Amino acid sequence: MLALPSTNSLSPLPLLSTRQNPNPRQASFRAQSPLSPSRISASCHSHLQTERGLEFDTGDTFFRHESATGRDLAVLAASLYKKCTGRLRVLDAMCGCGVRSLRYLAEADADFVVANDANDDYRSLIVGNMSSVQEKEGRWVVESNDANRLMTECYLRRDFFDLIDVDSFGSDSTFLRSAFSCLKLGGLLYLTSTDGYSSGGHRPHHSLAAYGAYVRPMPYSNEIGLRMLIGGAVREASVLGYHVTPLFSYYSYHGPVFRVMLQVNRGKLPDNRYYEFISYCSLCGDSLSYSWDKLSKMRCSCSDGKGSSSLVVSGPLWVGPLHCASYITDMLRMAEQQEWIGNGTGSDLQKLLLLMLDESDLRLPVGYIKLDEVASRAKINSPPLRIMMGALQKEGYAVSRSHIASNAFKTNSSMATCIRIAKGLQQQ
Ligand SMILES: C[S@@+](CC[C@H](N)C(=O)[O-])C[C@H]1O[C@@H](n2cnc3c(N)ncnc32)[C@H](O)[C@@H]1O
Repeated sequence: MLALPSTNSLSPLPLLSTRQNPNPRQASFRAQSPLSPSRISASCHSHLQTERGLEFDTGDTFFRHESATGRDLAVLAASLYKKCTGRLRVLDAMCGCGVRSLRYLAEADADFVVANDANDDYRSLIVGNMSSVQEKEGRWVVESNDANRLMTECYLRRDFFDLIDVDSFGSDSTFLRSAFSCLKLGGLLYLTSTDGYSSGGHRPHHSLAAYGAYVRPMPYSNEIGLRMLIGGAVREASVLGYHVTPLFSYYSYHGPVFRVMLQVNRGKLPDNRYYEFISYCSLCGDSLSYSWDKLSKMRCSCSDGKGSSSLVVSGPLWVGPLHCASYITDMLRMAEQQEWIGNGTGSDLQKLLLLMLDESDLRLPVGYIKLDEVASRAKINSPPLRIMMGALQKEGYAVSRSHIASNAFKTNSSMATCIRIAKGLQQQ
């Protein structure tokens, strides 16, 4: 079940301490977004789309049909939140054509939605799309503002939200501080990043600046991308005296796109072990996580204490669970209630949620192992994934597929064990 926000859940997450004067003149706004309004072209063509039975026009806005799954997941999480708390005020900070706003209103039964996009030319298109939900008239408003400015202004007039959706191009990091400032305690923050270069370890100084993590190339870099996104939010939240809990994390190769739904609460991170460094040993293929105080002792056991030159290290990153198992279970139930799954066809959404549930096994460590890596280290052909996983399970190891890579699995066994098992399967 969704962890119900505490009794003071209606209290806001203050950006400034009470002793500070929230003077608008002191508030600093980001001068230019990566796509400032002046650089975005006007919307003038009609492109009708349908998603989950809702019709809307995407005009010339940036719209990806492939992001429908990310929107489904967000609507399910929002519906659950509404069911548990009885309220749902949403700020769709970068709404494009407004499809998410529309869906939060129509499918998650939001009480109120602010649909914002910096491009003023999209306004009439968004209004047209939102107007299709007749009975919800008066429960939404369209804004054409820079997201940081809007969220800071909301904070200043004490206008707080249960869910803030930040669907930015590139990195989300410049919007985090202002998003936290106008989110209710216990509220949800849905973050998106398309920063594949950083998660791939191709620009560690950029990832350090944007997410506070020095990220290097690792075999499971797409999972690192999710952990980097959560880690960045952990860091920013802790500056303000809050912590985040991932409810689900979703990687999609269309983009690629990294999405995380975080629940934000007051206080320190309950478990410091979840914000650490990750090492990958190119010699033996094993990964480990290290706390800050163990950094000087970092070395892989395979190197016989000869040093750490075979280690690639990234961090600090979120090394805790990517999903909350009970939340995913409730999302599955909610999807059944919405009749999106459960008609016996085994929809992609159902498969994804079930995979996420498997990945939530707390025994599973960071990262995934690609079958190709096992095969190349063992100098054999790749064994079938299902057989390999079954063999690991038989030996008592935790194992699951990864929703991120179809030819990979997550396990708490060592690479050496995987190689031994794969070789054994080859001989059968
Ligand atoms: C990835 S698209 C949003 C897509 C939309 N959420 C969807 O699901 O279809 C990003 C949007 O952010 C808008 N944008 C870019 N910078 C912005 C800013 N600083 N403030 C508000 N909107 C911004 C762009 O105009 C663009 O429509």
